[in-house]
This record gives sequence, C-alpha cells and structure tokens, in this order.
Amino acid sequence: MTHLRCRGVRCEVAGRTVVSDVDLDVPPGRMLALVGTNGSGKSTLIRALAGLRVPAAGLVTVDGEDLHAFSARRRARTIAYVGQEEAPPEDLLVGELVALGRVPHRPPWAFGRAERAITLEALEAVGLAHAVDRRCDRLSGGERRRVMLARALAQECGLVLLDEPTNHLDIGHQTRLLETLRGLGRTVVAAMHDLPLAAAYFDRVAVLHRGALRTVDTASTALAPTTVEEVFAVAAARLTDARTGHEHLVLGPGAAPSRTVTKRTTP
Ligand SMILES: Nc1ncnc2c1ncn2[C@@H]1O[C@H](COP(=O)(O)OP(=O)(O)OP(=O)(O)O)[C@@H](O)[C@H]1O
Repeated sequence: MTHLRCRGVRCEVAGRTVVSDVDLDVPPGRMLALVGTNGSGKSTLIRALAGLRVPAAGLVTVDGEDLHAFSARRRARTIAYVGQEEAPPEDLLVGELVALGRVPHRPPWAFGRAERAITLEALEAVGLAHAVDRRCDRLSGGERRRVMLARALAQECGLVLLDEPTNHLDIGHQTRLLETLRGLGRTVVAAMHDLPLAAAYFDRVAVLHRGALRTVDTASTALAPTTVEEVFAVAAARLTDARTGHEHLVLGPGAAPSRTVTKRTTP
C-alpha cells in the first residue's frame, strides 16, 4: 500500500507555468480522480506524480520519500503509469506486451509459470485473455487501450497513475475497468473526463482549473453543480435514484441549471 503526497508542485512546459502550487494527499488504497477542462494541466501533473517530469518547484513523496531520488527500477516497481495516448509497439504480441509489466520485478530470461499466470490474470481483468497471441497492431483502439492497462495491472505496483484510462473504451469496459481498479485496493490517481464515472467510482475528486487546484473533496462536494457549471460551463444537477437512494450527477441539456435563470419577458 502506497501513500502519495505532493506539496507546492509547479510544472513548466516550454517556459510557461502550466501547473502551480498543487498539494495532494492520497492515502494508501484510496482512489483520486483528477478532473478539469482540456489544457488544465492534468497530464502534466500526473507525469510529475509518476516521476517522469521534474517539477520546477515542490516535492512529490511516495511513502514519505522524495520520488525524484528513486532509481528507475525502484520507480517501476512502485508506480504503474499509463499515458494518455500510449500505444503498444505494433509488432509485439499482446501477451509479450503485458508481460513487460513484470520486467521491473524479474529479468525476462527468468520468467516462469508465475509471470505467465500474472500476465494472463491481467489480460482476463481487461477481457482480453483470448487475445494473448494476437499482434498488438491487429487490435481495435479500445482493445489497444485495454492491453496497455493490462500491462499496468501486471506490474502489480502499490501506486497506479492513469491518464484518461477510460478513453476509447465502451461503457461496459469503462465500468468493469473502474470496478477492477477499486477491487485492487491500491492507491490510484486517474485523470478523468467523465464526471459521473469519476463521482461514482473514486473516493475523492480533485478539480484542476487553469493549472491550480480548485478543490479536492468527496465527489458530492468537489463536483457540486455550481462548481461544475463554473469550471466546465455546462448545466449540472444531482438527482437521487428513488430505488437505491444513490445520487447521480446529470450534465448537459438534461440537467436544469442549479441557479435559477431569470428570463427577460417582453411587456
Ligand atoms: N509540448 C508542449 N509544448 C507546449 N505546451 C504544452 C506542451 N504540452 C502541453 N502543453 C500545454 O500545457 C498545458 C497543460 O497541458 P496538459 O496536457 O497537462 O493538459 P490536460 O489537462 O491533460 O489536457 P487534456 O484534457 O486536453 O488532455 C496546456 O496549456 C498545453 O497547451
């Protein structure tokens, strides 16, 4: 179980500050969704949390230790990361690609039954066990995405960082993936564009707005309709399912704006 914290993180891209003064605390086994509009800095921040980008200022710690002091191998044993549009190399087989997740733990020439079992289990978790011998370049966009996620599962790290993991996945695979992540009991941070899914599956939601954290809280507070309307400029409402008592976030044309809009009437 892995505890992720960052303090005062600032990231610069091409000489411009795109993430500023971010503090986050993700306790072991908790799931945090990172939401925000296009260009708000989610990918940049996730790469800094993964140790793939050195922040211009601030500190990222994993279990209390400075992440940037970790060796590449230790980082790969601790953090599984899947980037936004990461694609598998085209001439690898699905099983080979997912088995790469085991390399930080064991040299490939020492792979045995255990590595094969973990690889197949990861493929089963994303519904692709039947495709173990297929070439990655013969997969659909969603299947390719699921293979990359399977490699991260096979890595068996305490911290899982995912940049828009549900991209390209049909709704069934989106929900199954999020259920799988919840079932792992690992620390997860994921950039998400689907706010209702973020609200339904994550313990807390961080709203990044123009590179700064606007709020970090439970979904019902962080994704309050007024916040969603201000940050994303869409109508938002929370509706309670009469059968289950669960609240759901409704967005767009189907949601009445949370604030009363006074229409001007002609006399
Ligand atoms: N290689 C680059 N060169 C210059 N600017 C960049 C580069 N990569 C990202 N940026 C800028 O950094 C800012 C943050 O980008 P980032 O990709 O982190 O946002 P994001 O929230 O992940 O966006 P999206 O939801 O569209 O994926 C944006 O303003 C973007 O234009």
